[in-house]
Amino acid sequence: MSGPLLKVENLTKHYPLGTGFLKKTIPVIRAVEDVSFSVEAGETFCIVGESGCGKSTVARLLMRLVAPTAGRVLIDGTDIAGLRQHALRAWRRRMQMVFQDPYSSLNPRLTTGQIITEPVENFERLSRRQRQALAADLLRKVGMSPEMIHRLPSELSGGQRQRLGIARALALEPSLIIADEAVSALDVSVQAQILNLLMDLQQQMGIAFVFISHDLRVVEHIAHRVAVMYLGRIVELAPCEALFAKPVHPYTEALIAAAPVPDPTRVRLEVLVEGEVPSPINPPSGCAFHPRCPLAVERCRIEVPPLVPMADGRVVACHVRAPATEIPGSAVRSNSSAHATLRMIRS
Ligand SMILES: Nc1ncnc2c1ncn2[C@@H]1O[C@H](COP(=O)(O)OP(=O)(O)OP(=O)(O)O)[C@@H](O)[C@H]1O
Repeated sequence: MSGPLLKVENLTKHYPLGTGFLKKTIPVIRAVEDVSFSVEAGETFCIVGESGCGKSTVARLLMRLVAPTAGRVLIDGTDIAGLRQHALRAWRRRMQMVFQDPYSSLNPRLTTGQIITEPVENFERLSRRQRQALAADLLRKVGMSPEMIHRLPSELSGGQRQRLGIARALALEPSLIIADEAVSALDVSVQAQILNLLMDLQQQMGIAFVFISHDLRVVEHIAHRVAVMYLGRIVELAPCEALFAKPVHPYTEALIAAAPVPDPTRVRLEVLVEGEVPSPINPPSGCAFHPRCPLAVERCRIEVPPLVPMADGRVVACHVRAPATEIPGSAVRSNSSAHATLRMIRS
């Protein structure tokens, strides 16, 4: 198979505010704006950003739980919007989701065995023996005892419930798992166990992950590539090591510099970068980060910066750090003085 497993092209989602009765224009929430990326088979692609930047909306668009305002999602080169019933069902087998809260996403009245085999039984009839064998096998795969097959979700710990959610996602042998804040609700030590489990499963089964998280330490641990989102747009997309070693976008730099050192006291990103995220209903003109950016120049207030490819394989949307064209007559700061400015602002 050539080409990426998943390709996202110019994906956009605007949520209308109200019905707009007797009004000419309806205000919209610009949740996702012109997002493009691709994911290779067996890759872990992470999306990171502050609360409200559009990460979960991207996940919902990928799963086709909401329809895009514009843009396309292609699996193995096929646009999922054009799929008819039968093909859509086949595609659904290939892409599964693991949710943040394993408790609310599991039916409390079903046993672990029933929860795990339910997705398969939507596609084919299983005998009692097949059902038990499948459930036991999947429980083992996620490090749980097959004896738990008759337990209810309420009889499991948070970590076990998340393992159960993963077992359920694995049941259809997907090529891609979308994990939306899949470890955020867990204790740090349980988080590490679940992340290691996901990486082991990836190695064994070649599964690709789109992993959505606000937690940079988690992302640094598991990602092959990382997309940083700000107010609905990707502002930097880079190989994981390069991103953490040398962030280019001022927003990425601020997030990484402010990320907490390993510590059980988890700190949310939104308190770490100066100022509030502006409203997605009426976002700032030009680069949406400019009101919080110490490096902003006049052009940032006027033009939306395009994603510009850099020599090391990353793309960055910043008029100052990655100008698409020279800024005429402007005093573009060197990287080192720009870094110094960010540090001063944070201290
Ligand atoms: N169904 C909806 N209707 C209207 N607005 C929505 C809807 N879903 C999301 N939004 C808005 O879209 C924006 C992006 O939300 P989204 O949940 O995708 O962000 P997020 O980065 O996942 O945030 P968090 O980390 O807090 O979950 C937010 O302003 C949110 O209020």
